Amino acid sequence: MKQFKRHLVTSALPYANGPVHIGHLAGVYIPSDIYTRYLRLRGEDVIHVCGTDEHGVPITIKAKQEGVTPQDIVDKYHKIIGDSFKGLGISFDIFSRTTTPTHYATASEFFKKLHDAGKFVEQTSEQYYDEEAKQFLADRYIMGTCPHCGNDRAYGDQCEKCGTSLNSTDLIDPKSMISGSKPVMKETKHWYLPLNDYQKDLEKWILTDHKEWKSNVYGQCKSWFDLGLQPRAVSRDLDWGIPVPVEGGEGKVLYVWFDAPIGYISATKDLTPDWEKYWKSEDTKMVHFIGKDNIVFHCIVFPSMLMADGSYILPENVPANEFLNLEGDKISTSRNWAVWLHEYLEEFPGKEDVLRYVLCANAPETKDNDFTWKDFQTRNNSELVAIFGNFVNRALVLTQKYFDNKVPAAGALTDFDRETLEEMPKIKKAVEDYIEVYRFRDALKEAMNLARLGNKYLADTEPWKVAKTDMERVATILNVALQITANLAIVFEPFLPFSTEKLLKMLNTSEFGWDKLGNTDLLAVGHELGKAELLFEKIEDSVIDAQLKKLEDTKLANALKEYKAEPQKEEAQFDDFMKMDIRVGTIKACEKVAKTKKLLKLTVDTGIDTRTIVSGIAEHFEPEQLLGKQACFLVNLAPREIKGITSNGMILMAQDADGKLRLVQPNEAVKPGSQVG
Ligand SMILES: Nc1ncnc2c1ncn2[C@@H]1O[C@H](COP(=O)(O)OP(=O)(O)OP(=O)(O)O)[C@@H](O)[C@H]1O
Ligand SMILES: [Zn+2]
Repeated sequence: MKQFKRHLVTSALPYANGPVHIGHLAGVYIPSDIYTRYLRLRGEDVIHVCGTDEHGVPITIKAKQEGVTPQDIVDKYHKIIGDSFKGLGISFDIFSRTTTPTHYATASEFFKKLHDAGKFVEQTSEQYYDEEAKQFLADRYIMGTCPHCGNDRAYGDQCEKCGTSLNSTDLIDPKSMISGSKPVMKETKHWYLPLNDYQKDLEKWILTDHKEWKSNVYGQCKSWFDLGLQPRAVSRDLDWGIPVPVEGGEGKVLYVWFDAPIGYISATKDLTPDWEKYWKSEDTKMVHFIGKDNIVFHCIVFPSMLMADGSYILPENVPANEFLNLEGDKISTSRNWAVWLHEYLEEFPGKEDVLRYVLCANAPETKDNDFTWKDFQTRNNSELVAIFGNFVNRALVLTQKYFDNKVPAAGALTDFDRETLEEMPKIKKAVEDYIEVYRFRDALKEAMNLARLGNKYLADTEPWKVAKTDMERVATILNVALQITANLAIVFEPFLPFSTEKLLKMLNTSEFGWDKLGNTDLLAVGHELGKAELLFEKIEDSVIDAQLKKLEDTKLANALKEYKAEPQKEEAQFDDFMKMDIRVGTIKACEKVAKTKKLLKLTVDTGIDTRTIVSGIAEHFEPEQLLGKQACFLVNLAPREIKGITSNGMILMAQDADGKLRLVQPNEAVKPGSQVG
């Protein structure tokens, strides 16, 4: 295996048009933070760089919608995103942005160097142009149908449904996002990076030399190669972005996916004057943490740029994750279907690690995964509280009770004691092996196994019972339990930094370092412990219900916003209509049909007779709400047997966009039996 001297970890630059949600965290920032914290604990030379991605069309669209400047938008979200990452303990060494002077200079120079070395192809071509807005339609300014999957909301640069990267001319039935008009073709000049020139080298680098990459990443790259790489435009006709720094570049800017990854380099420059050591030495291990929709940019486009320059290293791995969904639906910023980090931090103070734990335990490492509030509660209550928290609390409280809060001396160890302690180095090795191959879920499971081990040790040795007869044995048991506790403060640090800090305080000690993991003498005999507190707290049903209610409200709001009337039914003849006998009736009695959830039994005065009508509306109305009300009824519908009751007709209802039902009534009371038509 290749030996590295230092590590450069990058996390995908979050796009500054909205706050960060749990999908971003599970996909990118929790894994990258675990990885870097682990390396730091091992004493490795590591830097972790990130920042906000602040160019591109969606930001200009949002600015227009809100009547502010693009700069206002990115300033606002840079702050929200940066603060919330800090709040969750995501430990970047620098959180920069792509509007800094360093970045402008770095990206410009990068472009200019490739340009001057003849690495681009200049090409004049016809591009979509909005005649009403008098503007070329780059990327997300244009929408149409994806030629690959038929999604009719594909953008000019990518179809979010099937993940295919597109050129706007690939779209079927394109439409301008600015004016809604049908765009025309107009000539414009752009610079292209001929990715095809790099295909052979990329193929060798990935397909031959990096067979160990995650199969989702490897597979996506392979299918790109199979399709054959094409030249890709690296400039755009826009006024928000980094100006194209060469002749003929007036009015044009760098394509956002050209400038964004260079943001990793500029962030490193702003972090350390030694930046070249991280970017240009073969003994640096560079790893990009991203979600699956960024694979092509980090495995093909950016590496091609780096190869074209020639002075940079390539990433050693790109452990991209699949996507996290929320309660069964795709997370979406525009539809507000998300758990927002800044809101979570406000609503769950002191519970940063619960979110970190759940998102790691449930990370979409090999396939898309679902976050549910119920699972969040279960993992907190039956894992963090019942296993980890419970064990630590018992060990500390018993020491307080029997040994004046000082670490007691261990006497002779039993076989069971020894077997228990021998598990610790094995767990250390397992956690390391998993982290090295970016399997953070399994690594966390192993860390949790150490807490399980401790919990089981106390359950089996029962020091509270032994205390009645043999205090020397209790001293040994608690010494062992406290050493396990101290080990927990090491193994969980990358995953749960807030809780391990709290735990170290309770143990009245400072950080041990990863190498000490597995040791059985971390706490000296006689060492006085700090104050025992609860490491985790139970989360009640009411808290979860409130979050579910919030999502329910979002769903309703979306349904109302997105409501579209059903298309008209096929043509009917006058006679078809005349066959239906619709009358106004008065509801005389109403009751729930026993043992059913949906059915109401109505007794209706139709003017013709008084009859029974059974209707599936019990989830919408309480019986007393309908009593005495008038409504329209189809009275000549053939009778039907429903749950043993004969129903003679049907009540007419209007269904609102949110699914709620309303009575159809005359605007003033009429005689029962009045005809409707
Ligand atoms: N639901 C998700 N699950 C996993 N990773 C995600 C998810 N959503 C976004 N990511 C990843 O987070 C990183 C930052 O995302 P970015 O800011 O580009 O937002 P995005 O993909 O436009 O998301 P959204 O459309 O929800 O705002 C990217 O690497 C992206 O792949
Ligand atoms: Zn598609």
